Amino acid sequence: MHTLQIKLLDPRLGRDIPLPGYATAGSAGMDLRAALEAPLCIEPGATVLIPTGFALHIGDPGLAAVLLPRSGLGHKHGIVLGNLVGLIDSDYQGQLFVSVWNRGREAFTVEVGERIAQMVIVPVVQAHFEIVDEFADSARGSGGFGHSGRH
Ligand SMILES: O=c1ccn([C@H]2C[C@H](O)[C@@H](COP(=O)(O)OP(=O)(O)OP(=O)(O)O)O2)c(=O)[nH]1
Repeated sequence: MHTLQIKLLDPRLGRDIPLPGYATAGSAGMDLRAALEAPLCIEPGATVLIPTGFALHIGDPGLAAVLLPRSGLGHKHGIVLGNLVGLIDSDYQGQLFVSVWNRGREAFTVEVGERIAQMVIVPVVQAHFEIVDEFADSARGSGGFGHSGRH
């Protein structure tokens, strides 16, 4: 279990609006809640930026956070993320925002404190490029997009 530093920017966090956390011991994602002043109606096709009320500094370049939709909201109501997936860099220190897109056909109202997305902490490997003329192992070759015989 890693410890990450957060700053509470909205005084309601940890009181009226629970802090992000894992719903069960086996949950991969922490639910993120909407730190809205009032319920917000998202019209079909619209995208809104919703504050979470806290800033996160991951710090360790070997980690990142990925924001994903909640399955139920996405499947039943068409509420997904405007950027499809949010990526939080380890050196980001600002407030976390969730871009929420109503891809459904009906308006959807986000309530104050509602769980709108989930955040997964993931390991990251950084790489740099070495420019070569030939790859050391050229066994597979450059065929792609269906060249392995399965379409
Ligand atoms: O759903 C998201 C995605 C990103 N971020 C924050 C954290 C991330 O580290 C920063 C920059 O995100 P990204 O690199 O994806 O944005 P960009 O469009 O490439 O812009 P820039 O890096 O120039 O800010 O914005 C969020 O709060 N929510």
